Formats: sequence, C-alpha cells, structure tokens
Amino acid sequence: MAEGGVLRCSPWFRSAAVGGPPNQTDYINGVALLHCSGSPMGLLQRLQALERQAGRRPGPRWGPRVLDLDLLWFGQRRCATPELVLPHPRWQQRSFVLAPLVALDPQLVAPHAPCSCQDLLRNCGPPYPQLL
Ligand SMILES: Nc1ncnc2c1ncn2[C@@H]1O[C@H](COP(=O)(O)OP(=O)(O)OP(=O)(O)O)[C@@H](O)[C@H]1O
Ligand SMILES: Nc1nc2c(c(=O)[nH]1)N=C(CO)CN2
Repeated sequence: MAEGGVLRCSPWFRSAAVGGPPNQTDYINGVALLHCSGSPMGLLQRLQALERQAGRRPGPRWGPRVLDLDLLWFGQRRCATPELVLPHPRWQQRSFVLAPLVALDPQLVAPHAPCSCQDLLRNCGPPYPQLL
C-alpha cells in the first residue's frame, strides 16, 4: 500500500480564469508539496478520486469546476501517456501555478525547469495572482 502525505502547503491566490468559456468566476489556486511512496499514476488516481468526492462533474475544457488537482511533477520522472504527462505540460507558463510555488519556496527550481519559479513568474508578466 502506497504511503504519503502533505509536507507543505502554499497560501491561496485569486486570479481571473485563463482560457475556457467566457464569464467564468475567478479561480482560487494553491500548491502542495507531497511525499509519496507509490507511483505517479497511483497518485493521479487518488487525486481524481478526491475531485469526484468534491462533486466534480464532466464539463467543457477549462470550464468551471469545484476542484481541480493537477500533478505538476513527480521528482525527476518523465511520462507521456494520454492519462498522465509529467512534468505537467503547461505549468511553467501559468502565473496561477507559479505564484503559489514562489510563495512556498522563493528559491525553488523545479525538476527539468530552465530557471527558478521566480524567474518563470516574472516571464509571465502581469496581471499577477492576488495573495489572499
Ligand atoms: N500532470 C497531469 N495532472 C493531471 N491530469 C493530467 C496530467 N497529465 C495528463 N492528465 C490528464 O488530463 C485529463 C484532463 O484533466 P483536467 O480536466 O483536470 O484538465 P485541466 O486541469 O482542466 O487542464 P490542464 O491539463 O490544462 O491543467 C485527465 O483526465 C488526466 O488523465
Ligand atoms: N486562473 C486560473 N485559470 C485556469 C485554471 C486555474 O486553476 N486558475 N485552470 C485551468 C485548467 O486547469 C484553466 N484556467
């Protein structure tokens, strides 16, 4: 049985919806650093079960959802299947991901990233997510 848990959590950030249908309400984003002794796919399945428990139902791409738990990276692992791509293909361009990561650790350089999360966030430019 795989074991794991939450090591650290970022504060929450509010930002306007990026992409998806028009007129969405703002999103609230955070990141967590996890310890996990199991496989990336096993972890993704646990995250998806939590989304379902929270009441998430199928909807349009990037449309409103009650909970969205994405796996950004899993150590140094790389993976490209229809079910799981690691590292997540879009995290480096998303200020709503990078602002919480920088809040978690201002020095953070993620596996396979070309520079620090702080530099990636600067590259995104404004508007920056609002710290709650
Ligand atoms: N790293 C990953 N983290 C989460 N889901 C992933 C990942 N790689 C691939 N997927 C797959 O993406 C599918 C769609 O997930 P979801 O609807 O949550 O996408 P999204 O979060 O809205 O969009 P995005 O992938 O751009 O963040 C899932 O069924 C899942 O199998
Ligand atoms: N602000 C914000 N925009 C998004 C978000 C998100 O979490 N926050 N997630 C998306 C698909 O995962 C698409 N757009």
